[in-house]
Amino acid sequence: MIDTSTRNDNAASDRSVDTAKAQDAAAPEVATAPASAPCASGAPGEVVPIERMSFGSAAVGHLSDGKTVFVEGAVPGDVARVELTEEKPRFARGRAAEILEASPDRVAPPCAAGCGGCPWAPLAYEAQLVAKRANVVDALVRTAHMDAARAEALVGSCVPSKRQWGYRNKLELSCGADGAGRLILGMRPEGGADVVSLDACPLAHRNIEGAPKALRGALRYLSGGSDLGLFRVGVRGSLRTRDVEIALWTTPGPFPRAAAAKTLASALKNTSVVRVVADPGRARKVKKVEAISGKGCWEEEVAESRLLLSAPSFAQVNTAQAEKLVELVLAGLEVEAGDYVADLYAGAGTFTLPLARAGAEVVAVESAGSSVRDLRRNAERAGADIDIIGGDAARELPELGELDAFVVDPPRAGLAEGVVASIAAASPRRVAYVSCDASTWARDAARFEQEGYRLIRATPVDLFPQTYHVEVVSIFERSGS
Ligand SMILES: C[S@@+](CC[C@H](N)C(=O)[O-])C[C@H]1O[C@@H](n2cnc3c(N)ncnc32)[C@H](O)[C@@H]1O
Repeated sequence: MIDTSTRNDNAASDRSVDTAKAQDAAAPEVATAPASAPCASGAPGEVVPIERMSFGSAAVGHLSDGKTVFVEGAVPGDVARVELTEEKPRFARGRAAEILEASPDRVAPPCAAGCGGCPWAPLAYEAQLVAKRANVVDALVRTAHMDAARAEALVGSCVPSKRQWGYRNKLELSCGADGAGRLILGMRPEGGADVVSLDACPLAHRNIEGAPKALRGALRYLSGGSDLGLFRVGVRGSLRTRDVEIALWTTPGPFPRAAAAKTLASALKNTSVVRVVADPGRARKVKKVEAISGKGCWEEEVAESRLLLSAPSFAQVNTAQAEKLVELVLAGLEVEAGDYVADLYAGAGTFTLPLARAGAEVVAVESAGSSVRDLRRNAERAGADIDIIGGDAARELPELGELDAFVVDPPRAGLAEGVVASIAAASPRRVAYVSCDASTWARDAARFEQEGYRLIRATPVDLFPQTYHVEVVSIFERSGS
């Protein structure tokens, strides 16, 4: 028996609540008698055999009355004593208070910080890959209403990450205070209010994994008890270029720049320290970025492209797996020299530069100012002649004219209303859709099929081992091509 009572109860995410509702709304009534039972020992809760992982941190089973239950702290194959934390008419949520029979796929995670950053860590890696693929198939069936046999045939195996730990090139640390009011750095568990202090994070590359402890000490010394307006610390570390950047996210106001440069000079063998001035509630609304010491930006090498990235710009956090995304996109589009290709939601150029190297004439659209500037600089350094448009993809798209192919890599919300129709109007031969959210991707896949673009392949790629997140590279082909 494994006592899970010390696990963090806040691990449930807002997103998984939404997903739970969505899954439940789409779930058929359970016809078969479930194998769950009230607890014979008289301990509170029910004995629940765990069936699968959800799209969130929780695993899924059924209560004795047939109701779906989302269980924190369990993995498929476990038999758990589940204490309920929430009951709705059609589903319930709970936590595994005790593991009565451990799954053969249960493993001991190397970190017990309870920060919520690696909710799938108790599940063996091979089983994580299987569960991620199953969730992608499930999204096509439930959200795109695709025939289950077709969905099974279209979705490939999940491409594993070579590094199951130590893969992240970036840590985003929230700032909080301990009981004595001193600065702590750590993670805010999804749905949780308080920051869980960390000394190290085993998901991060070894050159930045000890950053929380190292920077906590340095920043406490720097602040000397005064309020620096610091609300977040970003750390990026590349294994390819050896660049390490510390980004101090602060509210507007005075800041001891010279003292910060001195105090942080050797905190992490860093090559750059910057201050990002922003509002904490709207952290994406960046007011300015000030170089405090070093290069003032961070450089990574991805798929043979050198990418300079400013602290507020999006960057893929698992460099080696990002290269698999690029490979799959290029292979799927079958780009030929001279093809006119649009890269929408282009970021700093992860796909843009390889497309240009493959001989395509590329137009890239990106809305974030810092990414647009980075992309222009990266294109110039690469000697690539790329048409870069700073703006909203949905608004710019109708101006692009006819295209041979598209790459779209939107944020989690997926493609805005009308984008799929505008892409279809440009009549590309193929579209590569890179997604970080299987639900919105499946919604958009159905829209593509309605517009005459057939999904021909979907490959889940694991950029985020130990978590429920999965990227999908999918290829759509114009009917009759
Ligand atoms: C998931 S990231 C992908 C970036 C890039 N393709 C890469 O792999 O590095 C999504 C990007 O879309 C940008 N973005 C978000 N909304 C947008 C919009 N409406 N129009 C254009 N770009 C947008 C973000 O700033 C971000 O750079």
